[in-house]
Amino acid sequence: MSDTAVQVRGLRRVFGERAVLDGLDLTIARGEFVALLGASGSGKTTLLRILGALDRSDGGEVLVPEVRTIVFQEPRLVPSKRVLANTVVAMPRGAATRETGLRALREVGLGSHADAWPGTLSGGEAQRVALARALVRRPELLLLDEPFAALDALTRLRMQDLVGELCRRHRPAVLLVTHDVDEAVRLADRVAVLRDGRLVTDAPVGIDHPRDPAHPAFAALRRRLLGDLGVHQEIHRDPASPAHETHPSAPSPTGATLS
Ligand SMILES: Nc1ncnc2c1ncn2[C@@H]1O[C@H](COP(=O)(O)OP(=O)(O)OP(=O)(O)O)[C@@H](O)[C@H]1O
Repeated sequence: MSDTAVQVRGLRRVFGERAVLDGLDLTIARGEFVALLGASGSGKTTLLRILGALDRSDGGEVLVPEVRTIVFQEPRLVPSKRVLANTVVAMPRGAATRETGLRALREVGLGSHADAWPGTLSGGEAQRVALARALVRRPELLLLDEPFAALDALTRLRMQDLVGELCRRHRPAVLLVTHDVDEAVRLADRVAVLRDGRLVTDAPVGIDHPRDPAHPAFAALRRRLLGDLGVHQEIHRDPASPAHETHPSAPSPTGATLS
């Protein structure tokens, strides 16, 4: 069996006159967690959608495993199905048992919500159901498109911990699209930056978990990534003096965020 989960070579995607992806190369090993940063409109979601077979390419080569699942920014639950039924909704008939769904719900801390309706869940709970629905199929590739972006700061940190823990346990290959530099460095084995249709950075993180944003290696990688993203101003991170913030876009509570 190959060690490679995803192999992309020379990928092109053109909208109108603009080649949003233009000769992009990306390899993700089995079990590897890659975070993808890039300015708004740089093509991150386009790449993710192509890997998830939700969009086509206009050239190049894309090799992905068969079992791949996606978590979007919004949970996209079926309102007329209870939580348990939502969790197993995409599974093959025979595999969609109550026990399989319950196990996945317990993993995301929602074992007691199996019979609840989606409309009664908080945003964080609904997103955890979406995560359970994605993981229950035991994907070889998990595609995460800004899955924490709509959550409040505390819920976001908890979700990041949960996703990190579950991915380390189940070891799917992961591509996480995010605007949050700290989120990328906290979670990923490698962080890539997309600019002008290609990956201009592919940086291994190499810091033990749990990762402390105050760790010098964390701070150094944050600086490098912000530089690669074209953000050159120093960020003052002292929460007691927000007036010192000089970053052009406000950082998220978990770190520096691009807009
Ligand atoms: N179906 C489409 N038709 C035309 N243009 C599109 C289509 N999908 C995406 N685009 C354009 O491609 C560019 C890249 O979009 P994409 O959503 O991939 O960027 P992104 O990096 O994910 O942005 P953001 O961080 O703001 O979500 C944008 O300019 C977008 O308008």
